[in-house]
Amino acid sequence: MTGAPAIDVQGLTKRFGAKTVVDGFSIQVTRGQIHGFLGPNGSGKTTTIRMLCGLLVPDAGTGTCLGHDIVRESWAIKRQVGYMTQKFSLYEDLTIGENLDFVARLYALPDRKAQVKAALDRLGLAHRRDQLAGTLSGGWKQRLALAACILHGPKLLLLDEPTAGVDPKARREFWDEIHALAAEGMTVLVSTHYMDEAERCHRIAYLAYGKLLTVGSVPEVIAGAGLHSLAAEGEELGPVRRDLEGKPGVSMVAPFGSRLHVSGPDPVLLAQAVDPWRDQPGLRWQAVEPSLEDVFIHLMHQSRDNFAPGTATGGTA
Ligand SMILES: Nc1ncnc2c1ncn2[C@@H]1O[C@H](COP(=O)(O)OP(=O)(O)OP(=O)(O)O)[C@@H](O)[C@H]1O
Repeated sequence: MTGAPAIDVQGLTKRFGAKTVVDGFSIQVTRGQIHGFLGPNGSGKTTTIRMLCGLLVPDAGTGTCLGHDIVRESWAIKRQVGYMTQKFSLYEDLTIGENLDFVARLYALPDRKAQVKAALDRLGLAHRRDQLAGTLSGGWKQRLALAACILHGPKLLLLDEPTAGVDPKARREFWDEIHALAAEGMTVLVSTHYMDEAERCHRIAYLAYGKLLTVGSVPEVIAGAGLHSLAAEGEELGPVRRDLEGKPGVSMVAPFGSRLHVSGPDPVLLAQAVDPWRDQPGLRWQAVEPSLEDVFIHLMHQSRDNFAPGTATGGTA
């Protein structure tokens, strides 16, 4: 069993009314890996996570999570998964210690007090155990939520945007803890909109409009996109940007401080688009490796918005 993937699903599909919000999703996630889950708002990440842990029944598709059938054995999956939802869902008028004790009772954990203490110590929460959850900052709330998720000793963590709105230091500490858990054998599927977090994952998957567009390690995803990028550096980038946006061969123009990234799938067409600006005084051009963000925006532009009204599967939302 140890060699089997933690998640192995094929063709997962979910419809809400006329709208197909997850469309033929397949993925394998190796045990002990941190797998990032990225995509624009409303692309179906949460819906997929909820199908994986048995909270939603797919309309089509098959597969296993921790070796259990996602439809027939959802009860067995739920006991072995820690699911951190987007919204803080603990009691704000209970203390940290009381919240964890409550969760431990829900799971009917034997040796409850020792388990709560271990979680408090692990997440650095012991000195705050008597503080009301409602008075915690965003970063500490997320730590508490993570403590509650790991209390029952799950094998898989499903984390839905766990660090949204959390400051960079707290995010880094949270991710250090995720890596420590993975090093101990925990599998983690984590959705995020942050590129730096994507780069901390062993592998990433990118979903847009319900369809999985790419999956792999960060270098594999960047290489697989077949995108080429040029960067211009200079003072007067506004006119360059306005001219290049929408030009044939240019899929994306994005300012990064005093640099402008210009990307496209065909290097010849990209060069032709940029040529009129090559010898512009004060502008320096160089070829650069596309960033993960360049690749994601490119993929998003390429994929059809099947959620839009008027498309085959599109609804009215
Ligand atoms: N219970 C539901 N009934 C109807 N539509 C739903 C339901 N749950 C989700 N949706 C729709 O399904 C689509 C996908 O939503 P989902 O929350 O899975 O996306 P997401 O990628 O997690 O988005 P975000 O990054 O904003 O959290 C959205 O258009 C959403 O409005």
